Formats: sequence, C-alpha cells, structure tokens
Amino acid sequence: MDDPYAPARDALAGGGLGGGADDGDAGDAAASDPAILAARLDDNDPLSAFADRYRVPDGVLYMDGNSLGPASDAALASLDRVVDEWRDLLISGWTDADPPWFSVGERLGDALAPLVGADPSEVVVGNSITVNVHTLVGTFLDELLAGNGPERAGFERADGTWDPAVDPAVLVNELDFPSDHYAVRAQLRQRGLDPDETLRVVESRDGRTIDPRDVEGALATHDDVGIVFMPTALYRSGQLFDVSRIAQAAHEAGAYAGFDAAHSAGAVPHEFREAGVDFAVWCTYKYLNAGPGSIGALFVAERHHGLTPALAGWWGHEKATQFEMNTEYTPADSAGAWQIGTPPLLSAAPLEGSVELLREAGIERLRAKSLALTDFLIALVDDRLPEVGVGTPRDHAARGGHVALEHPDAERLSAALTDRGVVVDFRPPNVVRVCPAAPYTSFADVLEVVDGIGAILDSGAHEEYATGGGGVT
Ligand SMILES: Cc1ncc(COP(=O)(O)O)c(C=O)c1O
Ligand SMILES: Nc1c(O)cccc1C(=O)C[C@H](N)C(=O)O
Repeated sequence: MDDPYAPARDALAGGGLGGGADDGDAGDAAASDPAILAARLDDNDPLSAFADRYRVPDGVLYMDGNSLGPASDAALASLDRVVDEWRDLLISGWTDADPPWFSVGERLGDALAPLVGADPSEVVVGNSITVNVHTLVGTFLDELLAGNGPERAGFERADGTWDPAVDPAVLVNELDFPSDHYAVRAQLRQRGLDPDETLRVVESRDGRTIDPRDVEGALATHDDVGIVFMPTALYRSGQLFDVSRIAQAAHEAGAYAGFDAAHSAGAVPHEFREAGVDFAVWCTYKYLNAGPGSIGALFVAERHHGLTPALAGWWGHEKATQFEMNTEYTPADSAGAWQIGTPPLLSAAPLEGSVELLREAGIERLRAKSLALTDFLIALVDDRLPEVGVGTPRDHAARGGHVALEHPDAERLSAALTDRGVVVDFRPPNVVRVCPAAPYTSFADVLEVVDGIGAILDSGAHEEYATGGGGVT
C-alpha cells in the first residue's frame, strides 16, 4: 500500500466515522467501524514494532510525550554506558571514553541536525531552552545595538542595516510559553530597554492560534522590530507555524528570525537552513525522549558563526585552544560557541540512544504516522464526543504532534483520565492535551483514549476530582 495511513485521513475527510457493523451495509461497515479501522491501520503500520522499544508501563496509555517523552531501551543503554564510563574512567572519560565526552555537545548536535534541516556545524546541544533564549536573543540584540542586522531593502537605516539609535523591539505572541517572554524581557532590561515598550506581542484572534497575517501586519506597522521570535508550534493548541513564511517576513522587514521548536523537534521535520532561520532553540525531553530535564539544543545559522554569545562561557571557546585557559575568549567557529559551561553528561547521554531510534524510524515516516494518529483522534472526537471541542487546526500544515481537546471541565477530566492510566495533561483554562506520539502509540490506543473520555463524561466520574490543584504536569 502506498500510504499505509490513508484510511485514517479518509475517516476525517469523509465526514466522520460510522457507528460500526450495525450501521448501513456490511461492506462499508468494516471501513467505518473504528475498531476494525484501528486494527487495519495498526496491521499496516510500518512503525508498529518501535513501540516495543519504549518502556511505557503496562496498563498505561501515555499521551503526554509532548511534555516528557518516555524512556526507551536505546536511551537507557546510552545512559548506562556513560555511567559505566564515569565509574571506570573517571576524569579520563573526557578524552578516553568512546566517544569522548569532550565533544558531546557537537556530536549530539550532528545527530540532531538532520531533524531540523541544518548543517552539523549549525546545531549543538547545551544548556536549557530558557538559557538558550537568553543567550541567543541577547546575542542578536547586541548585534542590532551595534548597528548590524538583516538588510531591509529600501529602508533608510545607517549602512542600510540597523540604525543603532533605534531601540530594537522583539516580536513575540500572546500564546507563547511564558518562560520565553520572561527571558526576552530580561534580555531587553539588561540592555537598558523597557520591555513594556520593546516587547511587541501579536494577539490571537481566537485565543487558540496566531494568524501569520497578524505577524506580517505587526512588521508592517512597527519598523522597530529587530527580532521576530516565534514558536514552531504552540504549546497549548498545538498550532504549527509556517517557519519559512515567518522567516521571510522577518527578513523583509530587516529583522532576525528566531524560533522555539520545543513542540515540534523530533515530531515534525524542519528545514531551518533552507528557510533562512537565524537561530532556534528546543528541548530534548519532549518528542526527543531523552529524559526529564535533559540537555537543551540550539541552531545558529552558519552566517552568524563567529559572533560573541551574550552568555559566553569556556565550553563555547574555540575547542583547539580551550584548555590553554586563556582569559581572552575566542568563540568556536560554529553553533558550539553558544555552549556555556561543562555539559551535563548524564543529562545528555540518553539522547544518543533516543535520537538513534528516531533516525531509524525516519522523521518523515514519523510525521506521516503522527498526522494519521491525530486525524483518527479528531475524527473519533467529532463522532463520539459531541461535548468536546477540538482546538487544534485541522489543516495538516498547521497541526503539530498533539491535539488540544476543549471542555469546560478540562482540569477534572484530565485528572480523571490520568487516574485511570490515560496520561494526558491540562493547560488552563479549558484544554486537555492529548499526544498520540508516533513512535510508541497505536491506533487502537487512540480509540481506547477516546472511549475512556466518553466513559468518564457519560458517568460524570470527573466530577469527583478537585480543581485548582496547580500541580506539576
Ligand atoms: C515552548 C517552550 N519553551 C520553553 C519551555 C521551557 O523550557 P526549559 O524549562 O527547558 O527551559 C517549554 C517547556 O517547559 C516550552 O514548552
Ligand atoms: N519542563 C517541564 C517541567 O520541568 C515540568 C513539567 C512540565 C514541563 C514542561 O515541559 C511543560 C511543557 N513545556 C508544556 O508544554 O507545557
């Protein structure tokens, strides 16, 4: 079969799933009965065998891999190897481990580069998302304040680039993950800029998504935007952004284009280099399945290599001379320069195994399966849960890896589901995020999740749970 997942797409495109064998004629029943359809999709799924290589506990339907991915045999093996190296090699592990710890940032950056469409020199692992937002937004603010920036054709700025007399603004959106705003505001403040003036926030029309025309409109209205910093996918609704369109609009306005790819890296293929992205940040604990608090990752376009990072540190020094301990900083001529201090080896080690599994599965195949899983989920919700809304765009090009289910009692519904082994999370005010991640989720799992939601809502079981828990999920 050319497209093993076509039936899932057809279920959605065809206006919904039928009620099963009792419905209509027997020939169509097989195609429209969700249980039969799920079994067929699972039988045809070329990635189905990968599920056995992840450690999801028995009895758990894990739908929260967009927050914390599960362990895999491969990730645990690469972690175990580094623990053994620490025990056996001690300090010599930096040079004598196989491969040496010293280059872990660059080596894992090389492994991630194909997932985001980058040259290996453009990606490195290090720090965390929030720290990387600080150092990268800070770096490009410094460039603007020094009078550098993408040229804006026909625009009167000193040297045709940035007028250092203009306070550079950073364009973000109101649905961003809050940590990014905190970090950008801090970087503006540290340069004597008032964030209330220079953090420009694109508003959402519907409270769920950001219309790319509003990003373009903000750039047309305000000529002081020096950095456009957007997510590749929104953490709550899962809307996927058109990276290439936003990067182009930023550059046409004379602004740098930066992205937070936390909610797409490892689930959606990217082409950062081709799209002209200037910089990007993401984490490795979500779709990259490298474990809680695992090391962050970043992309800096080759044309910017050689800049001095805002948060410079010895691990970003030119590698050949790093151990000469010169107090004068020479940045590495790669994205490696944005590393700061010693990499946390034990928080990086699982990534080696986990990314190898994704490479084996193939990012394009993972994306095809992910879209089919979310198509199937949305079709089932439409068909079986009339009181639940879908807050995620239905258009494939605008849909990331999870689905935002909207319900007025979302918090209690989320708690009831998790209590029953269907692990989801709640994001205020009314969203249950459901992430059927492609490497380890079956179509039968998706059907079970939807049936689980239906059973809870029908029985009112969620009403026994408290709200306002403010828990960590
Ligand atoms: C989009 C986004 N940005 C930033 C963060 C914060 O990342 P970190 O805590 O790794 O700095 C998260 C998740 O926590 C996120 O989802
Ligand atoms: N980073 C997290 C954490 O340390 C604890 C609990 C959750 C998280 C998350 O990643 C939340 C996530 N960024 C989100 O999309 O909401």
